Formats: sequence, structure tokens, C-alpha cells
Amino acid sequence: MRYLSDVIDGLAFTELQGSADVEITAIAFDSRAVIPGAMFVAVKGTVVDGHDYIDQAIKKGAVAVVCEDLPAHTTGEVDFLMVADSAVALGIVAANFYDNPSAKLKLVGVTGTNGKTTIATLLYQLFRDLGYKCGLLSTVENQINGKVIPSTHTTPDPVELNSLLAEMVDSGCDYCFMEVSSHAISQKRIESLVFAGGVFTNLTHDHLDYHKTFLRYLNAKKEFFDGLPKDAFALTNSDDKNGNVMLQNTAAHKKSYGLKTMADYKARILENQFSGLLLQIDGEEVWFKMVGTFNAYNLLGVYATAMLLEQDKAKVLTSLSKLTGAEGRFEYITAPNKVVGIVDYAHTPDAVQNVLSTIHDIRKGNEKVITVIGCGGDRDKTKRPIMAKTACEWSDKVILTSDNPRTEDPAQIIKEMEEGVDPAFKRHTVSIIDRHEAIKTACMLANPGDIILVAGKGHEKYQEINGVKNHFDDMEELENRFKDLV
Ligand SMILES: CC(=O)N[C@H]1[C@@H](OP(=O)(O)OP(=O)(O)OC[C@H]2O[C@@H](n3ccc(=O)[nH]c3=O)[C@H](O)[C@@H]2O)O[C@H](CO)[C@@H](O)[C@@H]1O[C@H](C)C(=O)N[C@@H](C)C(=O)N[C@H](CCC(=O)O)C(=O)O
Ligand SMILES: Nc1ncnc2c1ncn2[C@@H]1O[C@H](COP(=O)(O)OP(=O)(O)OP(=O)(O)O)[C@@H](O)[C@H]1O
Ligand SMILES: N[C@H](CCC[C@H](N)C(=O)O)C(=O)O
Ligand SMILES: [Mg+2]
Repeated sequence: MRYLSDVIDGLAFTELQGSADVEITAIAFDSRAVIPGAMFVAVKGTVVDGHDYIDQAIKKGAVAVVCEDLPAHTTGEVDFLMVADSAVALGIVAANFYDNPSAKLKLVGVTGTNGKTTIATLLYQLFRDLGYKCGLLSTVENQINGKVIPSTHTTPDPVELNSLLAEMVDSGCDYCFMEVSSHAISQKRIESLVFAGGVFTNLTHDHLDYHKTFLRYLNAKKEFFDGLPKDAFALTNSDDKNGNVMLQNTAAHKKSYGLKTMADYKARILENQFSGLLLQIDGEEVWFKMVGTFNAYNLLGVYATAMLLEQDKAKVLTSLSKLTGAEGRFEYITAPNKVVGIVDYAHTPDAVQNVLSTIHDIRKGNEKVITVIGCGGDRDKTKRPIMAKTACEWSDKVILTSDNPRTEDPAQIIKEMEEGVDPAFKRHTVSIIDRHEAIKTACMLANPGDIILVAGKGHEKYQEINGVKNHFDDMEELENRFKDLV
């Protein structure tokens, strides 16, 4: 049983109305999810203001309300707590409600524009292979010792987050590896979590619709490291332009990894092929199943994290060499006529460039590269022409299509992508709104040996159009078409 006094432990409130130390049955930040006995936290959002739903929350049985502005008329039957920042308060009360589970295991957060899912998933797979009980919170899915719990966000809201961490603790987990998105940092979803370490991957163009400027995006990521405790480690990618900036104000132990610059953990690429990477990593030569330079960074980041968590070097390298990472990241199949299809979650300009340059590096001869690509609706519009431009620069043919249009007109999204296409390359591009038709066309255009990259949706099993998620799976589409390519 949890009482109000337990739940508000450590919460700085400026005013308290009502004094009943009532039992709290749940924490809710959405009035629609309130159950009798819940504490409702009114958060000012990007669309509406949670304060407008206080009455509704009370009608549904909320016994306590946390808010930034007290309603004009408060009822004496409900406790009201006024705070400076409800989002911060939500993090604190959610952690208290679940008895601060993050402090009872070793929690490692991974942040950066690209590579979070890959690194968090590899760490989870590695540590399970080393014999530990582990949890994973990621874009693809959440997992507790092999039990899959579907994920709706890269980083869950504070209530779900602490509830999942508590379940991990109850299941005996020693570690949890989680992705920390910039939205989550800005919205204080990770407030009051106790991290054993933080890992930075890289920072490139994304989410400017939300953060407005690159500097604000950078500062959101940096805030995660600024908040790490001094007994934690802060591991950065020293080859990234902003790698050192990230750790500028952290109290944690600073460590770095890199392929090019001075770093605590170093690696060198000896071979980069379709079958995998041969790395000289911390003095050892090891073959890995992961493909591409960007995965050399991911593997090195994982290795360095494992060393900072005091694992055995030989065991770590042996286990890591067998792992294939997350679903929908550089996954490939070969058709009977030797056309190669690659599904990759590249949905930023940098990721598109990385995956295509990797394809160029590892193809055997002059095989043509056909890229099928779209951009998500209701997301950063400024990356659309750049992603199209990058795709054209690195491909022989490009098919512009829909990603998740969400509430936007897919034809308009494609039009914005077309702005980035060099006039000289126009005759090598075609725009097909229907993603199914786009993939089919790529398969028809491909000659034996050619490589088709289907970018942007990776593991996603749906296409979101006007609030409806219709089944769609890039790999399934390729598999169905490839059967006929004989
Ligand atoms: C832009 C954004 O991030 N929005 C997130 C935010 O919602 P919001 O601020 O828009 O909320 P709102 O609709 O304005 O509502 C404000 C408050 O009123 C409450 N409310 C609302 C209606 C009602 O009837 N009653 C009620 O109480 C809401 O529950 C909320 O607390 O807070 C919600 C609760 O945590 C999130 O679900 C929601 O994620 C939306 C769905 C989303 O799509 N987010 C994406 C962009 C996102 O977070 N992505 C990152 C990954 C990005 C990356 O790849 O790096 C992620 O971590 O997943
Ligand atoms: N270290 C890296 N550097 C640059 N690009 C990368 C890196 N790792 C992966 N990528 C590219 O970015 C894509 C997304 O990778 P991943 O899912 O690991 O990133 P993420 O940070 O979790 O993305 P999201 O923000 O959507 O959760 C991959 O499919 C690949 O194309
Ligand atoms: N976490 C990313 C995922 C983008 C995936 C892409 N398929 C899209 O829908 O834009 C985001 O929310 O921006
Ligand atoms: Mg991710």
C-alpha cells in the first residue's frame, strides 16, 4: 500500500491544500486513465493542458492532484499540491510509487541521434549471454528476461517506465539497458531515475520540429549527462563533433570510445564485408556479424560499456562476435536471381548516408543500388529534402514513397522530398505514393546482383495513415516479391 506521504517523498511543493494522508492506488497523468484513489498529475503538453482535465480526473475518483496552477475552486475532499514543474513532479511521484526501482538494479541509458536501439539491444543480448538477468527498454520492444512487452515509445512515460523497472527488479534483473530519447529528456520522463551509466552515440540532424534549433536538441541530450551522479560513468564517442561537449558538465566518470581520435577504448576496421566486420578492438582481432562502419562504433560502444561494468574482456568479445543486433537494422535477404534486399531503419540524413556508404563499401562490383525511401509525417520537415538528396547521391535509382504519413498528405511529403533531388538526377527517380507499389517497382527494376535498400521503417509492422495503423512490413514485402525473382 502506498500513501500520499510516501509518494511525495522528495517532492518540492509550494503549496499543499488538504492534509489527509490518503492511500494512493495509482499515478495518472491522463484523466482518461484515472482509477479511484489515483493521484492525478496535471501536465502542460504540446497539444492540450492537463490542468483542463482536473475536474474530469476528480470525477473519475482521483484523491490527490499535483498541478502548477491551482484551479479557481478546489474541493476539500481532494488534496492539491502545487509544484513549479508538473513534468518533474510526475517523474518523482512515479518513481516513489514504484519504490524507486532504478536504484535496485544497474540502469544504463543510451542517447544520441542514431544507434540507441542497436547499442541498447546488443548490451541486453550480451549481458544475458554472460548469464545476467536483464531488462531492455527500446524502440523495437521492451523485454524482461526474454519476455517481450510491446513498446509504444522509444522511452516510455514515467509511470510505465517505473512500472517496467519495478517488474524487472521483481524478476531479479541485475541490469536494465534503455534508450533515452531527446523527447524523453525534455519532457522529464527520466526524472529521478538513478543511472549507473550513460552512453552517447552521435548527434546529427533530427527532430528539429520539436526542438526548433540544433543547439536546443544538443542541450536536451546534454541534460542527460549533466544529471548523471558522480559514481556513474559517462561514455562518449570522441569521434563525434559534439562528443566532448556532451560530457562538459557531468559529475560522472568521463570515458570515451573512438575509431579515429584519442580515446579510452579504441578500435580499427580491418575488414568491412557483407558477412561482417573484422575489428582490431582494444588490441584483439575479432570478427563480428554486424555490418558497416557505423556498427563498428556501436560494437565499440557496447564493448566499452561492458568493460566499465567490469566484465571479462575475452568473454565479452566472444559473445559479442555472435550477436546480430536489433530487428530491421541492416537486415538483408537474397532472391533466387541474386538480387539483394536490405531493410534498414535509416530515417535521418546521417543514417541514410551511413547505410548507403556502407553498401558502396561492401558491394563486390558495379551492382546498381536502388533505394526506396520516404519521410514520416508530423515529424521534422526540414530533413525531407536532405534525405532525398542523400539517397540520390548514393544510389543509381531512387523511388520516393510514403513512410508513415500520419495526419499529413503523403503527396505533399513526397513533393518536399523532391525539392532535394538534383535536376540532373531527376530521370533516375520516380515517386510512388503507395509503399507496396514502390517496393514492387524496385524489384521489377532490379537486375541480378543489384541491391535494393528499403529505408526508414525497419522493424515497424505497420504504416500509420490518419491515426490508423495498417499492417505493413518492409521485409515481408521484399520476401513476397523475391520469390518470383528467378
Ligand atoms: C510530442 C510528444 O512527444 N508528445 C508526448 C507528450 O504528449 P503531449 O505533450 O502532446 O500531451 P498533450 O496531448 O498535449 O496532453 C497534455 C496532458 O494532458 C493530458 N490529457 C489529455 C487529454 C485528456 O482528455 N486528458 C488528459 O489528462 C495528457 O495525458 C497529457 O498529460 O507526452 C505523452 C505522454 O508521455 C506522449 O505520449 C506524447 O508522445 C507522442 C504520442 C509522440 O508521438 N511522441 C514522439 C514524438 C516521441 O516521444 N518520440 C520519442 C523518440 C524520438 C526519437 O526517435 O529519438 C520517444 O521517446 O518515443
Ligand atoms: N552509430 C551509428 N551512427 C550512425 N548511424 C547509425 C548508427 N547506428 C545505426 N545507424 C543508422 O541509424 C538507423 C537507426 O538505428 P537505431 O535504431 O539503432 O537508432 P536509434 O537511435 O535507436 O533511432 P530512434 O531515434 O528512432 O530510436 C540504423 O538503421 C542505421 O541506418
Ligand atoms: N523515433 C522516430 C522514428 C521515425 C521512424 C519513421 N518510420 C517515421 O515514422 O518517421 C521518430 O518518432 O521520429
Ligand atoms: Mg531507437
